Amino acid sequence: MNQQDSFKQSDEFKRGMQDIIVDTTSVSFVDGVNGRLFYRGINIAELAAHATFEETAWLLLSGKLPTKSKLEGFQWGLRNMSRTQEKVLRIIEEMPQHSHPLFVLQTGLSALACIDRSEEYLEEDNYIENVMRIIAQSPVILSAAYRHYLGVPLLEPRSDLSFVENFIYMLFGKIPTKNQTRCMEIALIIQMDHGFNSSTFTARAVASTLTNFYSATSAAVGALSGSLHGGASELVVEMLKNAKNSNDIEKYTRDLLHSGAKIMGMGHRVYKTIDPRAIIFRDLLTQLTSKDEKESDLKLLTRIEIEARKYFEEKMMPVFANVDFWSGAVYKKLGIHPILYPAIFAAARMVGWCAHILELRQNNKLYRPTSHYIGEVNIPYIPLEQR
Ligand SMILES: CC(=O)SCCNC(=O)CCNC(=O)[C@H](O)C(C)(C)COP(=O)(O)OP(=O)(O)OC[C@H]1O[C@@H](n2cnc3c(N)ncnc32)[C@H](O)[C@@H]1OP(=O)(O)O
Ligand SMILES: O=C([O-])CC(=O)C(=O)O
Repeated sequence: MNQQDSFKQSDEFKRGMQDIIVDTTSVSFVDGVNGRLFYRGINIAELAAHATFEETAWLLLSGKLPTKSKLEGFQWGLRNMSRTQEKVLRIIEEMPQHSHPLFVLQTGLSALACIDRSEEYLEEDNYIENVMRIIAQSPVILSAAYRHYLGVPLLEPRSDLSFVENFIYMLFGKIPTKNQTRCMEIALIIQMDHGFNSSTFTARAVASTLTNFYSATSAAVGALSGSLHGGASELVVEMLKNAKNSNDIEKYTRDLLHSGAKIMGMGHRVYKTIDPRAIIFRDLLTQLTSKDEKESDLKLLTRIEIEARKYFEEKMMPVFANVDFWSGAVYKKLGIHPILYPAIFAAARMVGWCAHILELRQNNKLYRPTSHYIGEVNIPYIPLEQR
């Protein structure tokens, strides 16, 4: 009997780790049945309505909303740590012009790991400093990557702007309006954390070896970049363009589904109802869309969603819009280039990754699952000349 037969007879396993509990967490809770998301117990709808980026980040990192003095200290720390790193900028400038900002971010984080003195990572007291540096440097690297992509000069952050204002300023070279800032702030808040999603699991798995925070977060950025995860929003806008060109949105949607392709921005491992972040993004898009706009993205995406839901209902499949379905259309309204959609996601999720690494550091256990070996054993080595 080979290993495959013995496994078929006796064992069970879950591909893609579906429904497997690998650890505990109190960072965030994804309620997939009722379509709710909580950060440290607070519903994200409340945070999106009232909180700032810095307040929400502190909540996730420390477990509690900050007092006024804690908040001011954190804002000061983030500003202080956002100063551009000449060596990192030089590396970015040497990269091919069309490099994707997410891959540049991975490189930038690795570069920071080399630039910072390695002993500092392992000092207990420096964890929060490490984390602030990573969160502060990410938008700086992403904006530098974007401006390099455009072939325009890179910009330094300004000390008189908030985290979100600075991010927009460094990308576009203009101080944003209050409305633009608040839209971006809400987008960043609602994408900060999401249970044990693939990139967070990656961050925790890598951090569990006790490597530094830069290695764990750069690995997480890699996981986020895939089309089944953070890369979907960019593809939704592509799908929307093709749907528009087809002149029949409903037929386009049906044909896509019948061909076996996936509708980007729909479906979720945990939510078996609409993703609460999709509702917030749709509301933002509604606010940004004029009622007189004829073929608005809001209207077209709604038609795709309705047609796709008809299909999924017929098949009794719980596939609904996820966070990526509406986010791209919101960014498009703000004049943001599609290549930046997953980059914005990464800048937000950096907070969640760091919160999870900090949590794991409190009670670390090496992540090392096992697998069912389905190959053979004891195959003799055949010398090259006899093969
Ligand atoms: C920030 C985020 O990461 S949110 C997710 C972003 N990704 C996307 O939007 C990409 C499109 N969606 C998907 O590919 C999936 O829904 C995922 C990857 C998000 C979830 O994947 P899983 O939990 O592994 O579910 P899986 O892909 O097996 O889907 C279950 C069934 O629903 C179908 N399905 C799921 N999503 C979709 C979709 N968007 N379009 C069409 N069919 C879908 C699958 O084909 C599968 O059908 P089958 O059982 O007949 O084979
Ligand atoms: O939880 C997931 O699997 C994916 C997701 O929505 C996220 O990471 O925000």
